[in-house]
Amino acid sequence: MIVIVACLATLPYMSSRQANDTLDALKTGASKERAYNAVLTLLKDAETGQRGYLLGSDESFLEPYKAGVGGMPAALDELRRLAAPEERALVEKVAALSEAKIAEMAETIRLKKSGQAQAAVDRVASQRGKILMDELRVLLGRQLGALAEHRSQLREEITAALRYNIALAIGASLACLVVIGSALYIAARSLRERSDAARQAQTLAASNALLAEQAAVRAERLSLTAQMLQALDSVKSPLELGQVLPVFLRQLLPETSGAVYLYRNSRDFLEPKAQWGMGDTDMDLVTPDDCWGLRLGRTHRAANGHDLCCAHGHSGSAAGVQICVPMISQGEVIGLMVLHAPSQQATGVEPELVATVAEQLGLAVSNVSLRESLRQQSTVDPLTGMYNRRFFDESLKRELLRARRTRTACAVVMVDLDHFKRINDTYGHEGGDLILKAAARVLLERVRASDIASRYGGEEFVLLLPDCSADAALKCAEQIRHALTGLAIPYLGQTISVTASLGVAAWPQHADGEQELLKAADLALYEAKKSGRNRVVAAPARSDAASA
Ligand SMILES: Nc1nc2c(ncn2[C@@H]2O[C@H](COP(=O)(O)OP(=O)(O)OP(=O)(O)O)[C@@H](O)[C@H]2O)c(=O)[nH]1
Repeated sequence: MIVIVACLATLPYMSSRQANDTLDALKTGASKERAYNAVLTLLKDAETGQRGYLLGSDESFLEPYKAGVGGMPAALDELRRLAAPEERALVEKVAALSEAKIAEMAETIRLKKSGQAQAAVDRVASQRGKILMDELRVLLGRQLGALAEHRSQLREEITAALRYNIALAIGASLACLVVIGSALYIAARSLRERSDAARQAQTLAASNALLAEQAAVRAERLSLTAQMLQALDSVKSPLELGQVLPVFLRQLLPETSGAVYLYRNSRDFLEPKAQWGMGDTDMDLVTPDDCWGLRLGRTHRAANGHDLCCAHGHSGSAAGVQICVPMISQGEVIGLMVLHAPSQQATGVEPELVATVAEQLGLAVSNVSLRESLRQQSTVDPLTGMYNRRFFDESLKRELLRARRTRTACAVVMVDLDHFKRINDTYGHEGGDLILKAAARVLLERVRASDIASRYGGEEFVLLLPDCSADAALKCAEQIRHALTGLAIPYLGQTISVTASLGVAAWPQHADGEQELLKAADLALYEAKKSGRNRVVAAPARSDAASA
């Protein structure tokens, strides 16, 4: 583009240089004309002075002659200086003729001055001077004519060149304007495109940053959800939910407080199982009718004081929002998640997030309940609600290890209802079951929370009493025997009563390992049966007894 503009700008300059050359030629031509005219004029002046002197004899008439002759050398030099090489011969001819003319005039003046006036007149009359002058006139006239013609040609040329130059200058200027305009347009468009591209890049960078931020938040939430689900997988009972859930829900739903409620088995109430962000506030039970979320069967959001608010109340600020999300598992509503937040825009109440958390919680909580019921089935005797034999055996191993480690005593009490076959035979299996359940209640009531009371099989029970000496176990067994004896179970208009025989053995007095301990208690029980039933018998001391 710059090259094009430079070329266009050069065109008028080149053209004007041509015009200048023509102008110079014109000037030189004019100088030559002046020089030829000067030679002619000087000769004419000299001739006029010569004639005046010859006619009048007054020396003052010679002034023009002298001036003409005196100016000639300079005029001829000027002609020589201006002459082009091809003109030099002509100039020398003019100079020779001029000098001959001047010499002729000088001769006539000399003759006159020397008193030979007639000779001078005769010499003039001979027309030698006139011939020279005529020749000079013809020569100079021809040259001046040629110069005039050349001058007129040059004038035409220079006029045409000037017109061309003006047109060229205008054209080049217009072309330059077009080129520069185009360049400016292209530059402006490119600048606009670049600034548009920069703006787009900026917008793209901003939206990328936002997406990255959102992705990081999502990843963080996913990781927290995964950690929560992993922790919930290890939760053993619904009770533990209260410890695990707040830890994660506080982070997952950061600007909220809330609680998780689960249906009781009776499904008449929902009990609070976990809460976060509420301090130590005691949570009330919720009835299904109290909650619009449960009644509508979907998430219910209510701006406090404006929308349809639930009767189970809220603990958020007056300007806040309460969200009730039913927790569903396998098509059944198993609980309720209630959230409180300062506003609808608070972090942690995004509908998608709340729905996901409630959905995951529903599944996890239902898994916890399932595991709890499986665990119960595998560890609890369904008739009496006592631990079963397997759970007892595992507990015995664990407690004996602990007793050895802490060097504390550990006792086992075998309980066998007396003549139970007879009870069954008399009152039927149902009557027998009633007695089994009543006996179980007695046992459960008489032992500490840390003790394990289990149904060992049939009408036989076994108690594991950690940190309990043989004497203390004997006392406990005696109280149990007494309480069992006092049982009077009404059944079909009759009253069923029962007695029991109990065998007591303790570590380390009576046995070393768990099997020996059980065997010792069993033998003591056998001894109790053998010696008349309804009594407590302690195992005999080990022959190799070690002290605890
Ligand atoms: N109703 C009922 N009876 C059971 C259950 N398990 C075992 N029994 C009965 O308990 C009785 C146990 O009888 P036995 O082992 O002969 O002992 P006992 O009749 O109690 O006699 P002693 O132990 O010697 O005093 C059997 O009749 C069993 O059928 C149960 O779950 N329910």
